[in-house]
Amino acid sequence: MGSIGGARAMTVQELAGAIGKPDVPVQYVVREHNDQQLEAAVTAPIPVIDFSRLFEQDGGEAVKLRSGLDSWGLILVSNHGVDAAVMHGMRAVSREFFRQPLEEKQRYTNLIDVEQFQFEGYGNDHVRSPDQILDWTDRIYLKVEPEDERSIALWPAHPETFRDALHEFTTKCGGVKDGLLRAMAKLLELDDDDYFVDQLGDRASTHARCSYYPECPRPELVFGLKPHCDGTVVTVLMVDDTVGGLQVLRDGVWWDVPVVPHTLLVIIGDQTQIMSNGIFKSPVHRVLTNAKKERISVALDYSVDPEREIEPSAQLVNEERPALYRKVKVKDYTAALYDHFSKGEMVINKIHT
Ligand SMILES: O=C(O)CCC(=O)C(=O)O
Ligand SMILES: [Fe+2]
Repeated sequence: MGSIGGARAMTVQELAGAIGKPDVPVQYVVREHNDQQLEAAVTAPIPVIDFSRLFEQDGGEAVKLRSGLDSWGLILVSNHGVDAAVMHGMRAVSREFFRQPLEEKQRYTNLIDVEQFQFEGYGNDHVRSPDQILDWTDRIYLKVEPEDERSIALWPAHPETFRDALHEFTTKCGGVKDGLLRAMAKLLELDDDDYFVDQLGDRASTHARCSYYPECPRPELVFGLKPHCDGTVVTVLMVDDTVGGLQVLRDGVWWDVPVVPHTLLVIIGDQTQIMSNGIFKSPVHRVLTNAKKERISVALDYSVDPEREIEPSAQLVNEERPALYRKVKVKDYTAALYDHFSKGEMVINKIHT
């Protein structure tokens, strides 16, 4: 919903609802759509990790975790301790938020004075150039942690339970994130199981992203979300419980990520790729659009304190495996990532040693 030079651009939701469903505007059309393998993807056999058994002595779930991360860079997690009611509540308030009239949603706009972009709020990507390809999605993006940095004025007051639902969902998902990061440090045989958790720092940032992908009249021409890697430590994602669309790239082939009820999807982000010296890799993924059904997802982006620097763990660097990445300040990395994303590029390659 960004704009360049003046009038407010329409939201994707407005475009989808336009009478007669015209063709999608040209800014949304992906140019090289021929090689995108938009049909006939096979469902990826992504392992489902039983979180409640992750630390059992037999190590069975940890082995599965390792294999899932090595093969896909993402895993599904069951028995994660986030109650069905909490997940349902979060999905419901996201859905209700987007169902409201535009004027209500605009109260939380991410555009100041129509043009100036801020990351938090309701809207879409920062439009940096007139030839940027836009994604078929509207979203609300909010900083949730550190708690004293919440911009509560941008947290929807309607539906009335939105704020509580988001607070509760984030609090519960934090336990899943910490448990997985500990299991991952164990898999790498780091001296300290809390290595990744400690790297996050006391001022680690967590952002929530509720994305709404309306039906799209031309799904073969448009991405819900263009291919990208997450710039996080990990992303905890609650996908739509009925509508698929998320795909992951492996060896040049796109695979459908399955919808498995009651699970959470955990995606490795670039910050973990850097800290693990490339042992855990952040997967390239994208979202396809759909002509018949709208889709909702809620993502929690877990990131190291933006003021801190990250680099490969000294324990994972040796003569055979020199440091693959140089030290970077997290906020500089994130800024570069957004810049590259708008051009459809990945940033991790730019900090190779
Ligand atoms: O909507 C989805 O399923 C995926 C969203 C995603 O990849 C992201 O927000 O980074
Ligand atoms: Fe993503």
